[in-house]
Formats: sequence, structure tokens, C-alpha cells
Amino acid sequence: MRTAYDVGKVRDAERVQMARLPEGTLMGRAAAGLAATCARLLGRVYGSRVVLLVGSGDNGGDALYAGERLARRGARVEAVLAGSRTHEGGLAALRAAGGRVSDASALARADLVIDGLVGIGGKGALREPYAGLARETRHVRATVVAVDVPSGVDAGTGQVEGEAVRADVTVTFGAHKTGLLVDPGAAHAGVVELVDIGLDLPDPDVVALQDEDVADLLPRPAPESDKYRRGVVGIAAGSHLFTGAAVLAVGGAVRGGAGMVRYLGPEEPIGLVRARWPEAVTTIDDPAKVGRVQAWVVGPGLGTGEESHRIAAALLKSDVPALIDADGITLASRDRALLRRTAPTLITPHAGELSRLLGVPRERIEARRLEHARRAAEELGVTVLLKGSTTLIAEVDRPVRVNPTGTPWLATGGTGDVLSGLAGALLAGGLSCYDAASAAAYLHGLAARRAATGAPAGLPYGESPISAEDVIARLPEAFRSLIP
Ligand SMILES: NC(=O)C1=CN([C@@H]2O[C@H](COP(=O)(O)OP(=O)(O)OC[C@H]3O[C@@H](n4cnc5c(N)ncnc54)[C@H](OP(=O)(O)O)[C@@H]3O)[C@@H](O)[C@H]2O)[C@@H](O)CC1
Ligand SMILES: Nc1ncnc2c1ncn2[C@@H]1O[C@H](COP(=O)(O)OP(=O)(O)O)[C@@H](O)[C@H]1O
Ligand SMILES: [K+]
Repeated sequence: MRTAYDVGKVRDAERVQMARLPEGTLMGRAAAGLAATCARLLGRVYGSRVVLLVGSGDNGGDALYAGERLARRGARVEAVLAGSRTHEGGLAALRAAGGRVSDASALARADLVIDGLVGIGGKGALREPYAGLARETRHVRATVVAVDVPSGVDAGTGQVEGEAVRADVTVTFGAHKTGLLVDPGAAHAGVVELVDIGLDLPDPDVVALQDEDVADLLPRPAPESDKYRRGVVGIAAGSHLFTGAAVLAVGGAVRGGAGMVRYLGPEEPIGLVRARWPEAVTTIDDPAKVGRVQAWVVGPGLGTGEESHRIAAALLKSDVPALIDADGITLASRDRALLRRTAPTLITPHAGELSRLLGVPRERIEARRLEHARRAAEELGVTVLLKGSTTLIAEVDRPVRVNPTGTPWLATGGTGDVLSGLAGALLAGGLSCYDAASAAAYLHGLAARRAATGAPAGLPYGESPISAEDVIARLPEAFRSLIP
């Protein structure tokens, strides 16, 4: 599991260590780790050209001390001083090692640029001349290494207001900062490397599950299993207008390991569901006629009229866990009572749907995903899976989970319906909302990547567009990659 921390916790942990250790120890460790990564990226340090972008704080100090180490190994190191002040010890050390101060024209000559403009002390949009320097790093041929966080990215939220450095590699100290795991920050950070500087940290604020964590969560059939014990999931999705949502959600559930899938909907989608997924047991329109289920999925393509509301309300009264998606979320944004349930509830909005629920503009949610996922979980008292460029899973009093799998190729109609069915199957299999949402997002992302790259079937290179059905088709491989 990868863990990440808000800036306040990192600062507290640093203070404790600084009080214990001789002055400069932590910065020395940070600079040594940073220089080691830079040397590895350069391959041959001797004779290479390294440019340091140096801000007025300790982030600039880290860059200067790393520059000193590289200069001692024969690199030609030039520092561009952007702040009204400069870390004195760092600058003296760089000079003593043969480094020199230069201007922005040095960037064109660089093999490697070290971005030490601002780190966790950054506030708001980058000001000049920092913003201009960050902009120039976009056009350099050099590898760009960010110190602690890419300058211009808010270390706590991943928010980017204005200009920000786009790094190839970010070398972060002591702990991953939450903003490095969440877009748009994550997209600016490139590959993130962690340097241990000996901080003692409490519980994380954000975590990213890895293969082995998800494998531990997945339900597996035992010799005494039968279809009912494995979990029956009910799916209320699709309408005369949106028939595809029904087929895709049922497909996600069938391939997601449900013991049985019960589908509830109108005649037209029922015909299609039966033709594509003969495994599903179908019921026309009447919630009272559906047999017992262990979890409900309510909403994809359901429609938002009165009849849809009646069905959603009847199903959500049940005492089993429920996943509410798509039109179900739109219905809940008009009638919050749908969310007041006795059993656990998981909602799976994209930013537009969450915007309707919270009454916050969509763009604001996209810019501050972490904040709004947390806020929704708190205000609505449900587990929230916020879809989009970084999928987040939030629940009150738990660290936010960031899904590390997935691909932007997933941004195509119908993939959300597949996710609903898949997560519903895991809920029916006995996982909590928090775990079902995390495992479903993980598997969904793995399946999508495999579909887009052709792996592991052996296409040699490249990626291709994918369809929601392709994601369903790759789910078995995604499971097998976790359950050997
Ligand atoms: N503490 C430790 O033990 C260790 C800390 N370490 C390192 O220290 C870093 C934190 O250092 P820090 O606290 O000095 O802040 P830092 O990130 O350099 O930025 C502050 C400066 O930036 C400026 N500035 C801010 N916003 C701006 C904007 N929008 N646009 C333009 N300028 C802006 C601001 O200027 P001012 O507002 O004062 O004018 C201020 O001078 C941390 O990320 C890690 O790299 C490691 O060595 C490990 C041990
Ligand atoms: N830029 C992106 N990068 C990665 N995944 C994305 C991106 N945009 C959307 N997705 C994923 O694609 C799926 C789309 O779901 P959704 O918006 O509900 O589509 P639909 O309603 O058409 O099924 C979600 O799993 C979401 O996380
Ligand atoms: K930086």
C-alpha cells in the first residue's frame, strides 16, 4: 500500500526530527537522495550540464545541496536564483564545489533541470519570475526533476492554479504528499520517488492500494460455496431509451463474480440482457417480485421520471447495501431522502453528478477532487467513489483511497455502467462499500489497461481505443493477475 500525508502532518514530523538531530541533517539526507536519483537519470555525471531553479525557501536549499554533490562529481552546475533571498549555506556549498550562478538562458543547454522553486511551502498560483521559469521548463530537452513536489502544484490537494512544472520525475522526501497522488497534481509529478529521511508519521490521509492489497480483499469461492452464499446482486438499470446500460451493468456483475445476477427493468432491455447474458434472472418492472438479493445496484440508464423514482425509492428502502449510480444519483439530488438508508450506501458519481448532489460547479470539483470527495462523504453520510481522471474513494474517518490503475481511454460511454455492476457484485459478495468500491475501481482500471494495450495477449506496442464491452471481456484477466 502506498501512503500519503497532508502537509501539516509532514511538517509536524519534520519538527520532531529536527529537534532531535543536528542542524541540517534532514536537508542533507534529502539532498543526498535527490542527487542520487539525478545521477542515475544522467547516467554519466561527469561533464553533464545541470541547471538548478532555486526559490527562496528550503526547497531551493535542497536543490543547491544536490547541485553541490553533482558538481563534486564533475557536472557543470548552474543555479538560476528566482527568489528575493537564497538559502545561504546551500549557495556557498554549490560555489565551493565549482557551481555558478546563471540566468534562464542556461535552461537551453541543460541535460537535467532540478526544480527547487517551491515545495510544501508553496501557496496559491506561482508568482513571477517563478511562473515564467516553470513555463520555460516545458520547452527544454532536458529531463526535469521536481524537488519534493512540482512547483505550482498544491502539495496537499493536487490543485494547480496557473503555471506549474511538469516533471519527468519527482523526488519527494519523508512521505508522499497527498497532492502527488491526485490529479491534476499527479499528472504533473511524473514518476514519484520517495527518499526516506527518517520521519515518524502517524496514520495516512490518502492511500493507494497495490495488487497484493486488492488480492486480499477479493472474495473467492470455497468448496462449500453455492450461488446464494457467493452473493446475489440485484441490478435496476436501463430503460426503453437506455437499453445498453442494462446490458453493461449486468455484464460487469456477471464477470465480477456474483453468485447470481437478478435484473429488474422494462421489457425491452430485458430482451437484450437475456440475449447477451443468459446467466441473469430477469423480472419485469415490479420491485416486489424480485427474489432476495445481498446488494442492489440502482441507477445506470434508469431514467429520471416519476416511475424511475418510484422504483428507486422502493429498492433503496431495502435493508441490503446499495450502490447508487448515474440516474439514481440525479434522482437523489432531487430527493435526498433516497440516501437516508438503514443499510450501507455507495454512490459512484462523476464530477457532473457530484456537482448536482452538492450544488458545486463541476469545474470546481474537478480542480479539487480530494476536498469534494471527502465533503460528499461527510455531508451525505455515504461512501463516495468519485470517477474521473483520478478515481477517489472516500468514507468518513477513513483515509481517502486513490485508485492507481486505469487509463484515460476509459473516458468512453458505458464504462461507468460496467463499474457499477462490478462493484455491486463485490458488495453482494460481502465486501464493505469502501472495499467493494476500491477493488472494483482497481480491477476495472486493470481490465481497461489490458484492453487498451492488448497485454498480455502479446501486441508488441501501442494503445488503442476501447469499448465498455472490451473492459468486461478483460475482467477475467484482471482477476487472474491478482488471484494467481
Ligand atoms: N523542514 C524540513 O525539515 C525539511 C524541508 N525540506 C524541504 O523544504 C521544503 C519546504 O521549505 P520551505 O518551508 O522553506 O518552503 P518552500 O517550499 O521552499 O517554499 C517557500 C518559499 O516559496 C515562496 N513561495 C510560496 N508560494 C509561492 C508562489 N505561489 N509563488 C512564488 N513564490 C512562492 C515563499 O516566498 P514568500 O511568500 O516568502 O515571498 C517562500 O520563500 C520542502 O518542500 C522540502 O523540499 C527538506 O529539505 C527536508 C527537510
Ligand atoms: N480522464 C480519465 N482518466 C481515467 N479514467 C477516466 C477518465 N475519465 C473517465 N474515466 C473513467 O471512465 C469511467 C466513465 O464512467 P461514467 O462517466 O459513469 O461513464 P458512463 O456513464 O458513460 O458509463 C469511470 O470509471 C471513470 O473513472
Ligand atoms: K519543487
